Amino acid sequence: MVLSAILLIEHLHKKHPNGGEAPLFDRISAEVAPQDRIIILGPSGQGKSTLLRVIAALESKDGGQLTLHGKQTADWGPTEWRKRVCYVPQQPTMLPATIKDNLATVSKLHQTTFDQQAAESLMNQVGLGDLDWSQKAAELSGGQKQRVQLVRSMLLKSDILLLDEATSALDSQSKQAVEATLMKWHHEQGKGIIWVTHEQEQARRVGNRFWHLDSGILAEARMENLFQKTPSERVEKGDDPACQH
Ligand SMILES: Nc1ncnc2c1ncn2[C@@H]1O[C@H](COP(=O)(O)OP(=O)(O)OP(=O)(O)O)[C@@H](O)[C@H]1O
Repeated sequence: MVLSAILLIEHLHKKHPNGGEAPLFDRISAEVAPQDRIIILGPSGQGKSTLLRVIAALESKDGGQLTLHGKQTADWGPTEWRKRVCYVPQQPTMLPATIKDNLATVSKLHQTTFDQQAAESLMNQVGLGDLDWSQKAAELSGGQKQRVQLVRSMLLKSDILLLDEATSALDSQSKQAVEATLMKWHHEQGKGIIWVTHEQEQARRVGNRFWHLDSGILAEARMENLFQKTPSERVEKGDDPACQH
């Protein structure tokens, strides 16, 4: 049992969308706490994105249940659930409107006041401090859209943020700025993050728990078992077999 878990995933089952006998995930169970920054790793096509989308109630499940703060998905209702469990897709979706409209839309949707100061601070932190908010969002580059989408999601202050390769369009400087912003947000807000990434270095930098999804099975893994040390790390630690005489 994870201390102070807020999200329970119990026996979650999903048939393979392409048919066949083997399910995409097979009655998987896990718990998520606010202090968690969980990295989901696993081979391509094993259902990592689908798992995030099912957890976000954007896709149906074929069995099992999801419970947030002791209440199941149906008891929250889909709108409230998606506000509290926010999915950030790899391909950013912008409203056909200005950057400001895109940032403020979350508050409109959830009938809360738009926190302009928080939005400005987050935009600065992700390296978009110079953008003119009256500009059309459609005119932004892929990497800028990805960062606006992330800021919009952080403003929602959901209980769990689900990131689906959410920095894939960013250069390494922007990526590290976004990672730092997300880590700060996580520590200040005390909100959990579940993050699908194929980048080992990113996983090492941001994760404190690791899930491996393969052949329908979700397994908790230790970082040292998931990642091979790089040759330079082995040499630094003096445990490179090539150096042992
Ligand atoms: N809308 C869909 N229609 C049919 N099949 C789908 C659909 N979405 C996903 N799939 C299939 O479901 C499986 C899991 O896809 P998913 O995108 O969840 O995997 P993934 O582990 O996130 O992959 P990747 O690491 O390549 O992003 C794949 O075989 C994929 O082809």
